[in-house]
Amino acid sequence: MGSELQSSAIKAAKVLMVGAGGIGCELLKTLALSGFQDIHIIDMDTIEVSNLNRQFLFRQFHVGQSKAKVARDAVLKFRPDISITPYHANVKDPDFNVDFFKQFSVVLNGLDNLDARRHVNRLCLAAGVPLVESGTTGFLGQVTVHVKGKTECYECQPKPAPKTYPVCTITSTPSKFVHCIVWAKDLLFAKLFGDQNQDNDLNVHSSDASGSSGHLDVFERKKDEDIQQYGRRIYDHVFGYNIELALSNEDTWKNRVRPRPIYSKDVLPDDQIEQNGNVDKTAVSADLSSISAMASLGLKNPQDFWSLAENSKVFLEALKLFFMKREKEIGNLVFDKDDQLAVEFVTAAANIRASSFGIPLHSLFEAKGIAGNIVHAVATTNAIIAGLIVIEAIKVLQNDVQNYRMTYCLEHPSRKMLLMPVEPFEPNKSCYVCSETPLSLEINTRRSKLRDFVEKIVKAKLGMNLPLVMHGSALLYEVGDDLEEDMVANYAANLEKVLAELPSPVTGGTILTVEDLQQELICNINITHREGFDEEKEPDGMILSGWTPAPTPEVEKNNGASTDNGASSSSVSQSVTLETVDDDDLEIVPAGTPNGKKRKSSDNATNETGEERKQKTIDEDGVIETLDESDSKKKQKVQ
Ligand SMILES: Nc1ncnc2c1ncn2[C@@H]1O[C@H](COP(=O)(O)OP(=O)(O)OP(=O)(O)O)[C@@H](O)[C@H]1O
Ligand SMILES: [Zn+2]
Repeated sequence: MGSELQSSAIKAAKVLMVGAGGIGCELLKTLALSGFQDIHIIDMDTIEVSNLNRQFLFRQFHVGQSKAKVARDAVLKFRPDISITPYHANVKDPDFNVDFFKQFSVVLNGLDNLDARRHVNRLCLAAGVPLVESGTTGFLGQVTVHVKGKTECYECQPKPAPKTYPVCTITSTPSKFVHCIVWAKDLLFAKLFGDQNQDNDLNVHSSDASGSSGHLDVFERKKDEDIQQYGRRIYDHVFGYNIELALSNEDTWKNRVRPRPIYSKDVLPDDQIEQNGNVDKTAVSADLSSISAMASLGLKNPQDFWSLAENSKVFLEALKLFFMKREKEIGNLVFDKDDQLAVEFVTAAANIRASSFGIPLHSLFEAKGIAGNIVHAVATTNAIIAGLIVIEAIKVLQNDVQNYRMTYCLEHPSRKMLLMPVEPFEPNKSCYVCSETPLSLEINTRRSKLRDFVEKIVKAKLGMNLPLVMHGSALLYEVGDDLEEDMVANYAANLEKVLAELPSPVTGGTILTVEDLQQELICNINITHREGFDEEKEPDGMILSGWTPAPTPEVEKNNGASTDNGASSSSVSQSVTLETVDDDDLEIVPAGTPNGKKRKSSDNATNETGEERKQKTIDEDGVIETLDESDSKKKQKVQ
């Protein structure tokens, strides 16, 4: 039990929790039981069945209701005397502005994505409110403290982009099951059921073989085409014809195993067509999630390995069910790991492709994990992390700077410790978020449009939500509800212009200022004109750099980057490992010290210098992997 001072700090505190999921439920309970009396919760989600195994404030009958509200009601049952204010909303909504954040003593994050984390970081910096940030992935997790001017901000270290693969590996030369999953999910599924206006690399590799359909898109279902025939046509096209086409390029296969074209008639002779499921066209299905190819084929166990024939049946059946039962959604579907039929289709398609390329097949359960980027959540890790968040929050409330700790929860930690506390770093002086360091951008100013710059740099890389772009005093782009019509038209026209042809031309040597009014973040970008970019390695056609140190080859090597993830699009993401999850292994490199001395662990930590900063990589769930540049050879494999 803490001192009186501590309990009065707790009682006086007004706390904002962002996220009421796995960590959030634990956190709210622990805050309430620790004596916190004024808690606000933002969560944009409603409760799903899959949350119930670990988000213990929720019950079956809550499914579909707001997480923030149900969490509040559940905790008020055992702590009716405290005040809990729920917001069923996105933390990025403009209502949650700097003034809103200013009312809180501390902000506690229990989020699951980088985008929202970065946004909250910026608002906390702008409002001058301390942030305790957290993340878990399976047995791993961490809690970090971010106090403006005292510790690094959440963005002082670069964050990796989600893992990407070279396009040609996915479209032509898969060598791992994950490549087949990416193909099935991001290309085939997107092509058949998603937005037709989106670029899709399948087009490039799918010129129509038959010639009979003229210039008709080969993936389109022809008018009155029988659904069975359509399914088989798609099957033969992607697993048969496209593979034959790829095989005709001899050079590709000089040093690779040649794939085998697969045609549906070879796997499923015609007489099996009728056995391929039995869809009752007239049945009214109230619940879309119950539409399942597995169910109609009598396949029960998601952990079973299906044969090529079974995968082929699931493929055809799932495709048929989409067209017969979910036709309205076709054209708008985005792969979702909680969409049973989508997972079945993607599993089957990935397995057929894997079979063609001699890659071992996987069960639906495994495929779903890979497709949804799922590491199964561990409730205990969430509970440990929530406890640590509260411990750090209490220190923050007491301004106990000396004792702030970043704490890492490791599965098989070195020296038999479960938790590894380390002293927080000082702010990175060249962080564009918490300092005023300008960034640099190499871009073809005569080819790239303002739209490319806004989408790929300002929104995607800098994470701005409501951006404004200025060249000197000339406003080139702005968003907002209160703009005059002619301004909106002007900005829309600017978006389509190449940089060098804007009303205030942007060329090599220009300094652009970008600002987010909601995040109160402003930064300058020095523009350098560059003619050519490598399409494979620099697909964005622009390279942003500035606040991250360039990677040393040794760091890259020792970070355990898999060899196939080099397709990052900027020096920012190239300077960190994209992700080190290689199928199922996760390599963790614990903090070491120069000369073998233990450094950042809290018991004998010394002050951090700029050169000694650790390289860290952080995945979407916020789990940080650490690596000392100076001692990158110590590593530990965590299974
Ligand atoms: N921008 C945001 N605004 C508000 N809440 C958010 C935002 N982004 C994420 N969240 C919330 O953060 C929580 C994260 O919880 P968690 O990691 O347990 O994910 P989950 O969606 O509940 O579970 P899972 O992804 O494992 O199915 C979710 O409840 C989600 O709604
Ligand atoms: Zn920073």
